[in-house]
Formats: sequence, structure tokens, C-alpha cells
Amino acid sequence: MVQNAFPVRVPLVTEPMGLWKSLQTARRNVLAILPEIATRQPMVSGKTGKRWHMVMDPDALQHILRERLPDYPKSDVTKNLLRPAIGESLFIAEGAEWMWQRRTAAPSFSHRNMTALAPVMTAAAERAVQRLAANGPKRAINMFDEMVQTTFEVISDVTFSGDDAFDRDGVHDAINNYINTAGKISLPDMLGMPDWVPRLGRITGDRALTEMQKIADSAIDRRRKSGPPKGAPDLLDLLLAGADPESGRTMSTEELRDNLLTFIVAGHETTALSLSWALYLVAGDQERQDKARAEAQVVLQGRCATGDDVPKLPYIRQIIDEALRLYPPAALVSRTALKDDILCGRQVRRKDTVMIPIYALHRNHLLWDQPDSFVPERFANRKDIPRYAYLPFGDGPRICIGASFALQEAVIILASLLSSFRFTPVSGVSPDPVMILTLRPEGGVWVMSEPLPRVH
Ligand code: HEM
Repeated sequence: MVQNAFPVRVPLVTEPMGLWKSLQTARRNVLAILPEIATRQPMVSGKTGKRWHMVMDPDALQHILRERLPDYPKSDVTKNLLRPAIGESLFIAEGAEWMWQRRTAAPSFSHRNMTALAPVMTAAAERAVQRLAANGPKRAINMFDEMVQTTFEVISDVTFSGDDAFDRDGVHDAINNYINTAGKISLPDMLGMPDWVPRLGRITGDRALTEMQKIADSAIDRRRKSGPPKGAPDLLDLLLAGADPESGRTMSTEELRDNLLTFIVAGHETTALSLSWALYLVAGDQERQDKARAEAQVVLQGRCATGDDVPKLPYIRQIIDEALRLYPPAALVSRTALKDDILCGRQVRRKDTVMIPIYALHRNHLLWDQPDSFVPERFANRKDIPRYAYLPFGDGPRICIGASFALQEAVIILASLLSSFRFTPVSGVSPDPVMILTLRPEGGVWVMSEPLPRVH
């Protein structure tokens, strides 16, 4: 934890850094190797062992993510990091292998299914409110831990609901262990060395992962035998029933497992981060917190938010949008160019690494007014924001499949918390934004939480 100006930011690089220092710095915080000029220019290129480009220009980003998708597959660094946990799932696969999985999984994330899953989110919000209330009148709480617990309850309930034998704690521990060890960008990964070069993090991370995969496999087999539990179908039922609309192909146990674990890995910490950063931001801005609370209290009248309330909570949504702008959980994604190309008038060669530093895009002075300030009102008129200037969920055919799920969940939980509690900063304590696999608040998000009299 560090003392820092509000809202905290990553100190970006203002002087050239050698290869060794870049690698050392990246091991602690990937974002700390971004050059400050990436927040002022449309594109920055360089060579650190390999040729690389950072792209912050909305038209060039549309070209990479939508128009020329097959020429810019996800980079090997990303795939090497994630493959041990989630296999060749939707997140990692390319080409036809990706396409059929996406077509098969997409209906599970339809608006109708998201509405049906909302009660799970409301129930998790209710438990979070009860836990905070049980802490007494006013107390310092690490809201990052609280939010990780809350979003993990949601994702495990919508993937393996009603399966009492599913070891939630075992899976949670395995994922945490994995992110903390194998998730650290290792030197061989940065240098693009082949897969067989051993990585320390990967070896220590593997045992927990095998265990986690076994737990998921047996839960899937049980469900195949027993059929869906009572009540609304969960993501496992939806995927079990899913078939590629073109080929009719269905998912094997292994494919189901890799995709369900992908939803767990990709879905719970990212959503917890959006909520934790949003709570940090409103704790530091009491006026905006009051405005958000007034909106939530009018709509909720003392209860927790439901799926039906979400459209009635536009200001809560703007706060989530702004938290995702300032602290995008996937703050840097990268691609490898498969063909020579021109981006922003500059030559890109085959095999160059093309990085999309979403953190720098979201704070680029050419695209945003007061880019480092917390101004949720900028999202009041979404049409004013160029689509490819704001990419917390990526875009194009590979846009996050869980975006509506995450936004619905975040609005339900934030509105429920703000209508029942006041959050204020803990004096002298701020989170340090550090990206390992995701942009995390190192040191936690410590705030004073104070229960409010109930509104009826
Ligand atoms: C606030 C929360 C979330 C954020 C910020 C986020 C961010 C992202 C981003 C940036 C990508 C694109 C990566 C790239 O292009 O390289 C992505 C893809 C993906 N996300 Fe999310 N995500 C979130 C929540 C979720 C949830 C809740 C789920 C599932 C339940 C999920 C599942 C996936 C999957 C499967 C992909 C790969 C899609 C494909 O390649 O077709 N994410 N996410």
C-alpha cells in the first residue's frame, strides 16, 4: 500500500529502459513498462529483443480486432500463460476451432439467460450486505477480498449450481495459486521461447490445476448422469444442451470443463476488480457516492438490486463504466501479426508483436478530456464515445462473451452496497495498481464501511 494522489495511477516510463530493466520491471508490474507517450500518441513502436507496436488509434484498433481478425491472432505469450489452466477453450482457440465453440456457447449468454441468472447475483449481493453489516458500526474492510468472495459465489453458482460435491474452495485456491505463480510474466514467455523451456511458475502452478480439472470433470460427469437440477438452468446445463448451429457438434467433457473453467477464471476476478476499483473511486469522492446512493435508494427501497432494476440504475452503471476505463482489468492484450501490414501509416512486419495497451488507450489525451480524473458523467451519453476508444471488453468477433453478465452483476452488487453503506477512505492508505494477469489493487482496497439506517 502506498500514499498517492487520487485516483492512483501507474507511473509510466519517461526515459528509455534497457532490456534487462524492462524484464525485471515487467515481472512486478507489466504496465510499468508502458511509455508515457502511449497516453499522448496513436501508436508507439520499438524493439526489445522482438519488434513491437503499441496501438492506441481507434481506426487501427478496429482494423486489428474486427476487419483483419484472422491476421492478428492472440499472441503466444497470452496463450502460454493461460493454456495450463483453461486448455484449448474459447479464450485461446483460433480459426475454425474457436468459431464452433463461440457459436455453441453464445446462446448461453443471451439476454434471456442473463435475466434468468440474475437471482444468483442478487442472492450473492444479499450475503455480502449481511457480512458487511455483521462487522458492526464502522470498520476498515478490504473490499477486494469481499468482492472476490462475492463474485466467486456467483460464478460457481452459475457454473455448477446445486452440486454440493463440487469443491468450491479447492477450485478457488487452485485459481488463486495459479494466478499468483504461473500468471507472473516469466522471462522465457516475454522472450517468446518455445513451450518446452521449463517455467518455474508453471511447474509450481500445475499440481493445483490438475486437481481443479479433476474436480470439474467429476462434477460434469455427475450432471450428465443426473440431468439438470431443479430451477433455472445454469451455464453447465446450457452448455451441455448446446450444439454448434452449423455442424451440430456438441462439447466433450474435456471441452466443457475447459470452457467452464475459462468462465470461472475469466469471469470472477475481473468482475471483482471492477467492483473494488469502483468502491475505491466512490470512497474518494463523497459527492458522487451520495448521488449514486440517492439513485440506488429510490429504486431499491431498502432491498438488494435485481435484474429488473439494472436499467433503472444508469448512474451506478456510469460509475462501473468509469472504473473500467481507469482500471481496465484486462489492461493489456496482445496479438501477433501474421502478415505485413500498415497501421497508422507505419509498417508492421509479419511476426511483430502488436500490443493493445487498454490502460493507455483509456487515458490517451487525444481521445479523452481529463483522462486521469474520475468523471463517471462522461458515460451519460454513450454515443459521444468512439467505440474503439473504450475497450474494457475488447471488441470485434472476439469481444468478451461475458460482458453483459459482468455488467449486470457489477450493477446489482454496487447498487446494493451503496444503498446500505457509506464508504470512506482509510487515511493514508491507497491501493497500488499492479498488473500481473489482471490489473489488481496491490495491498487491497481498504475502506471504512459504515452501515446506514434502512430506507423503506
Ligand atoms: C468486468 C469483467 C470482465 C472483463 C473486464 C473482461 C475482459 C475481457 C477482454 C478484454 C476480453 C478479450 C481479450 C482479447 O481480445 O485478447 C475477454 C474475452 C473473454 N471473456 Fe471476459 N471479461 C470480463 C468478464 C467475463 C465473464 C463474466 C466471463 C464469463 C462468464 C468472461 C469470459 C470471457 C471469454 C470466454 C472470453 C474469450 C472470448 C473469445 O475469444 O471468443 N469474461 N474478456
